[in-house]
Amino acid sequence: MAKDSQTSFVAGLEDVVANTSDICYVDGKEGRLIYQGYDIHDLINGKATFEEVIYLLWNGVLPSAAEVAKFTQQIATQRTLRPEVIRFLKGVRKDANAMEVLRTAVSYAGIYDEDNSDESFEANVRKATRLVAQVPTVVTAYERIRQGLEPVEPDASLSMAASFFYLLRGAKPDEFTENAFNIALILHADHELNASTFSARVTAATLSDIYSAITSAVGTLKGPLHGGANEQVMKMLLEIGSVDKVQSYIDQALADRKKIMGFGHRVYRTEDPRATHLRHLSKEAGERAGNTSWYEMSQVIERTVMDKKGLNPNVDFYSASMYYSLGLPLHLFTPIFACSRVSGWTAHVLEQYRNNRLIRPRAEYTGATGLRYVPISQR
Ligand SMILES: CC(=O)SCCNC(=O)CCNC(=O)[C@H](O)C(C)(C)COP(=O)(O)OP(=O)(O)OC[C@H]1O[C@@H](n2cnc3c(N)ncnc32)[C@H](O)[C@@H]1OP(=O)(O)O
Ligand SMILES: O=C([O-])CC(=O)C(=O)O
Repeated sequence: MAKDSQTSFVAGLEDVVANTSDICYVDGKEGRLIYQGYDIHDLINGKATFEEVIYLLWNGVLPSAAEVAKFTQQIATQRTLRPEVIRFLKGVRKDANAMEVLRTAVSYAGIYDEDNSDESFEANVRKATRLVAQVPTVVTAYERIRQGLEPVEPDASLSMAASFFYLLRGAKPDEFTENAFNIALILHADHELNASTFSARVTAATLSDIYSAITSAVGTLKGPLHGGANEQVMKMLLEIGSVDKVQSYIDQALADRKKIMGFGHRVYRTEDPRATHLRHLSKEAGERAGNTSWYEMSQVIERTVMDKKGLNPNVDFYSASMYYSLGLPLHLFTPIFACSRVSGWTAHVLEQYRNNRLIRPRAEYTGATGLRYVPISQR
């Protein structure tokens, strides 16, 4: 068959440049992560809020004090879910996968969004604001409904980090928890053309609506090779159970050619810069909870996987033990990732709409050629 494609196939699109973007730069060689020109270490050491980072991702500049105050309020006042979405959450089976519920709730919320039929850029910014505001409300409301509790009425005076715990538990978190969670939200906010962001951009590039794009992204984040890895990491820690069992567990898993969740990365060839912060937070959260065993096991796993495979931990490794030490249930780990990444997804979707071209790559055909149809009676 004649080849009409100029380029050759690259498995998993590794290192293929699929679009330009101003939002995020991942330096895989040096292990640096840059949001709109700002190194994440600088944002965290400078004590940025997650709201400030969302503003930065969407607008390309850091907000002034007045701008961030206004933006924070715009998000905070959009947290309440529409009654249709609450009814959906109350009606869905109580043992559903939290990511599947989130995926369907995002899709459902889009149908009822007051700007549903308005595809102007301004309307898309309003929809993006509702998405970043309401994804955490969906996650926490479903968790409470599952437990037989009523969802908590949002409190617009709280930061996004504090609000998550308030909506989940009906009580404000302590200062350490709020700060640690704020950092985790910043660290997970964006990561260039990771699989879920790529999904969102592909959907947006057909000029489909922003809710469809974010629904695609949630479905993509769920997989254990992507955002779903953080839940798998905690399952592994619980299965291993104690530090003395780590070595034999990892040896056996590698002998069985199993992947160790939370290790390896398509782009980083060095330490994932997010893991540096999450490692510290995991230790501190463990100390505060009076149980550092998850952190200690994680340390031994890290050394063993480095020795045996030369692989570094990624963002999903230490976030698992950190969240667990903050008392968060493991089935919420990946939805929590979505609560942060929805900021990056929406930034990319808005960027795609600003300068759109359909995303449609080619496949290298490896199937049969020249076959003749055989009537069914002769097969
Ligand atoms: C937010 C995020 O998405 S971060 C990533 C979260 N995912 C995980 O933590 C899951 C575990 N990690 C992985 O599966 C991979 O490292 C990925 C998916 C992150 C990257 O995948 P790829 O770039 O396609 O690398 P690939 O899977 O081809 O691995 C290359 C080699 O390293 C090995 N390898 C990669 N990651 C791991 C791992 N976690 N454990 C053991 N071996 C691994 C592979 O087995 C392969 O070895 P081989 O060449 O001997 O067959
Ligand atoms: O960039 C990737 O491929 C995966 C990742 O680390 C992320 O999405 O945060």
